[in-house]
Amino acid sequence: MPRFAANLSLMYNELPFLDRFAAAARDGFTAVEYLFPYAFDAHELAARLRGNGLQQVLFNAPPGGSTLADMAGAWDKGARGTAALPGRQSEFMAGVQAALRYAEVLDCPRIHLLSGIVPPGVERESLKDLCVENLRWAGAEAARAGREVLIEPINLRDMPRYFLNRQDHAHELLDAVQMPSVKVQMDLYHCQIVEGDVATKLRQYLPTGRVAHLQIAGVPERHEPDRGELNYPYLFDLIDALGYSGWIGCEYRPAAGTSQGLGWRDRALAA
Ligand SMILES: O=C(O)C(=O)CO
Repeated sequence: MPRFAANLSLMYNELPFLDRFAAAARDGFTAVEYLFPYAFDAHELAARLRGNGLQQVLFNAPPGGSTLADMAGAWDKGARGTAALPGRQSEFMAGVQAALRYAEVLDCPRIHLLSGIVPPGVERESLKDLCVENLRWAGAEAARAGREVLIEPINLRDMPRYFLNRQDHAHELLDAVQMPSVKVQMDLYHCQIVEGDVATKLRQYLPTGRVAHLQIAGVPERHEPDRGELNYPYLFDLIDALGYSGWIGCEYRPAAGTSQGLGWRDRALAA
């Protein structure tokens, strides 16, 4: 049976952020993920989780910035991570440390590390060694704190020139890093846009034990999973058959109201 986590950055956008916890719980979710906690006090967020019987299963390290205020505002200014970016290592480290402090208070087991936009004139290949070095450092910090850090292939239509786009590239990085605390976040929406053949990719990568989190959305509009070109009921059966027991983050933009669009989930849980 799939375990679905509400993504509070994309879902429940009709409500102020702090009210989305209660809305997700009312709709029957027991777990949440969201992009960034840094604009809020960690204890306030922990109280929202506790008060609504929710667990936090994922959030992102800051996409950039050296102070908490900069980290909180960096995404809206276009920052998309620093794990693979030259000259940004101290910012990367400060971000991982801030994320681990939030993870402690939120009791969150995993953190997504965004790798960044390849600078103009730079070849993607030339950034791999730096990314591996940064992931090894972050993996050691995460392991000390009892957490995992994840990398996620993201499609170039949504994030032009983003460093990491393909599942095989993510697994090549993990081959080089060789640390159990560094894993992959596999978003089937991005995977379909970049690579297709999603069922084959699930069969290839879920048995490796390196995929620590899945995410879903309809393709191409990133609406509910029952809209668009992917056959999610088939994929949910396959994910179950492959023995995946982790969370599936619902990282989609509801087409017409979050609660009204949850029929796909209710059908999946009843199947
Ligand atoms: O855009 C996405 O899919 C993300 O998860 C960004 O963190």
